[in-house]
Amino acid sequence: MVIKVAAGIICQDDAFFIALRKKEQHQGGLWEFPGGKCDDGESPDTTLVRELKEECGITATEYYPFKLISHDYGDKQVELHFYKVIAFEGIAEGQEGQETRWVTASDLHLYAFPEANQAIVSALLNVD
Ligand SMILES: Nc1nc2c([nH]c(=O)n2[C@@H]2O[C@H](COP(=O)(O)OP(=O)(O)OP(=O)(O)O)[C@@H](O)[C@H]2O)c(=O)[nH]1
Ligand SMILES: [Mg+2]
Repeated sequence: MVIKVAAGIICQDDAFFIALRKKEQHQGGLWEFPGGKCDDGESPDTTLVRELKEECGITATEYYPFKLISHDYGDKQVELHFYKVIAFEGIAEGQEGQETRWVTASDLHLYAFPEANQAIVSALLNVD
């Protein structure tokens, strides 16, 4: 079964907001763009807004689909709907005790991301 996920590339000034996945999570110990699984029948847009509120405490107000990535981790197959979030209300802060950072595109390579994110990291380096 393919797990549908929505994740937000939250942009502010020249930086992106990333969070460290907890050890016990799938792909734990790696950095991520905050987000999570779509509930049954939930659209990725709705999931995005809900998850960013739950995990980062912000209300996304302007966002658009950036890339759709399907990836097979062997233990899990995911369909990742990555969005760029270009406006939001509130201050982005980890709501679940997770470590977070604002990182510029050129510094993203210093952080280890899940395999499915490599195409995103490359794209962010080539796009302003
Ligand atoms: N949020 C997020 N998930 C990602 C990214 N890249 C990636 O492969 N994933 C995978 O997508 C899946 C969804 O993630 P999640 O663990 O955030 O889901 P969730 O917030 O609903 O978590 P929960 O199951 O603890 O309630 C995981 O299998 C995770 O490994 C990413 O950049 N952000
Ligand atoms: Mg999550």
